[in-house]
Amino acid sequence: MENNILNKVIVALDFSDETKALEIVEILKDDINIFKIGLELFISSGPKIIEKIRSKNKQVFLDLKLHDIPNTIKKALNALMEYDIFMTTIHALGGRKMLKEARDSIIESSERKNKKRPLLIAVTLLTSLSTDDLVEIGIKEDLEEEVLNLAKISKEEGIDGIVSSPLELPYLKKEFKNELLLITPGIRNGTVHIPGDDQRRSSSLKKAIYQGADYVVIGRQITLAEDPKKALYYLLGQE
Ligand SMILES: O=C(O)c1cc(=O)[nH]c(=O)n1[C@@H]1O[C@H](COP(=O)(O)O)[C@@H](O)[C@H]1O
Repeated sequence: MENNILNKVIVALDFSDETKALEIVEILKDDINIFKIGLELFISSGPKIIEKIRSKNKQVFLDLKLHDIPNTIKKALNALMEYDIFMTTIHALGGRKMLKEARDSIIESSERKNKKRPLLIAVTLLTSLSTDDLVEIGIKEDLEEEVLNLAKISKEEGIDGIVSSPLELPYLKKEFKNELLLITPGIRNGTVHIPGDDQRRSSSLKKAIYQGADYVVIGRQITLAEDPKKALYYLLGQE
């Protein structure tokens, strides 16, 4: 059971110091298979960090959350196919045409380069946004409706999966069954103090798994802990 859950855990290496990031990979390498490189680490270390993590026989989720006009996204994803990554992200709010270009670009380049393509994942509404934040930026739709709508457009355009908060899992699972991979960050248990915590729509690891997450992304609850392995196993044991 524990192993089944561990296979679904992605650890976010949100550091500007690559030594620190690689230290976490080393500590957790027997437990975790996928590590996430986000904007902070990618901008600080550059693409070479991908191979450094892959050389430890680990898979990379390159989370750049691309959001731009369709042509720019197409070219960026074509360039991204140079890297050997397991999964990458774009924003669903970029709209249908952008999602389509993203998907077409990644498939075309993988065929042209005869190379396995990464899973293409669309972020719906960031887990740091509360209902009030969403209303302020003009998303007046019911949050549930909005996430479902973004997920539906993503699926129609052939996107492999979506990122949402764990709170949205029950209705996403009901609607999409196994047709979309469901990925949820925003995992919290309150044991590690996170200064100025910015997550607003969160839940525990087990709850997210029971409610149908295919993958969960966990960062600071583990990476800021004095003993990251202990923190991971604590999360695994908690309801
Ligand atoms: O795409 C993501 O991974 C993502 C989407 C989202 O809506 N919210 C979110 O927190 N994330 C990422 O998930 C990780 C969460 O980190 P912690 O809040 O430290 O657990 C960060 O690396 C975020 O960039």
